Amino acid sequence: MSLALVTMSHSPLLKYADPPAEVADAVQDAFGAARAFVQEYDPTLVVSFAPDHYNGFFYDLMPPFCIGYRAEGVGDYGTAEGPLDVPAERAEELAQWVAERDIDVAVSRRMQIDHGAVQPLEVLFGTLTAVPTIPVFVNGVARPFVTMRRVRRLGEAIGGFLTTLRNERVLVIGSGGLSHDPPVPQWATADDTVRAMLLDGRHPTAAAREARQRRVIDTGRAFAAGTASIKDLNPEWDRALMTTLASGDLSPIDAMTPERMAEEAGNSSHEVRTWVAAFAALGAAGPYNVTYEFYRPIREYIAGFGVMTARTAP
Ligand SMILES: O=C(O)/C=C/c1cccc(O)c1O
Ligand SMILES: [Fe+2]
Repeated sequence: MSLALVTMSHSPLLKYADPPAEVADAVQDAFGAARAFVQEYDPTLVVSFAPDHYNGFFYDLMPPFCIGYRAEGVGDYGTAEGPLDVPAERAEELAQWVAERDIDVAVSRRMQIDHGAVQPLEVLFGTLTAVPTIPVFVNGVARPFVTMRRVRRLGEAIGGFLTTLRNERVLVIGSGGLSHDPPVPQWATADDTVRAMLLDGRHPTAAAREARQRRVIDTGRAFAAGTASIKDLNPEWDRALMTTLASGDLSPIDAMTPERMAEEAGNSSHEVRTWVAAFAALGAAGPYNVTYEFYRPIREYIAGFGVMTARTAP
């Protein structure tokens, strides 16, 4: 049983920033390469590992992982709103399988997903319903963070389940990262108003959403101009991680700690957990080959921007 993988950075600023044309074109070319890979593979099922940015998951109940039995996009940053086509019975079987492998996952029959999960689906398929999709939330912004070993083991467990689906062509997606430090609020440094949003900010008013997004858009502009106070991108860190993921031996990733990740690659570098889970899932089907790699540090998008595609080796 073979599997295929696409991992990609996301950025809500894709539609709101104006990098040099050569940079924007290079990103669109990378998306085109990933799209061509997916079209050729023609998946019948997608498992999408993605973080959330306090649009669907809040501190009133923040799990490290959650499998969605139903899900809908919230429409932040102009991304698609509305339901995914989630094969609920498959998702339930997956959650049971993972639980039996000693990984504790939350489940949701009403998952709300934001640009982190929606953007790759839009880039690869154009819509949220083109291919049945099981969304898997992997916390990448809200402390505390489980160990990277745990993330790898989640991916391995999910990949083990996927290898049993003889009649499916499964694509796993990992969305997020790489090094980046956008102004996503944190509990420790938030004031009371922001803490109220972090606690339970579901269904914000249009004005509240606009204010949040404006802050990120303005930070992206300042970052590109060299005047923002956020942590810089770290291309060496990004490239080293991509090399490890491509190697097929993910064990060095177990040693990564949240503290060092934040220090070296910014507070949202924890989103690379989705890439680790996706590669671990792919590896559960046996050795794999990376078929495409793209990387650029892009300040206008506040992202060490990477795209990788890979497939189980023939
Ligand atoms: O506004 C947010 O919540 C997130 C912004 C952001 C910016 C750049 C890269 C990312 O991965 C983000 O989630
Ligand atoms: Fe993000």
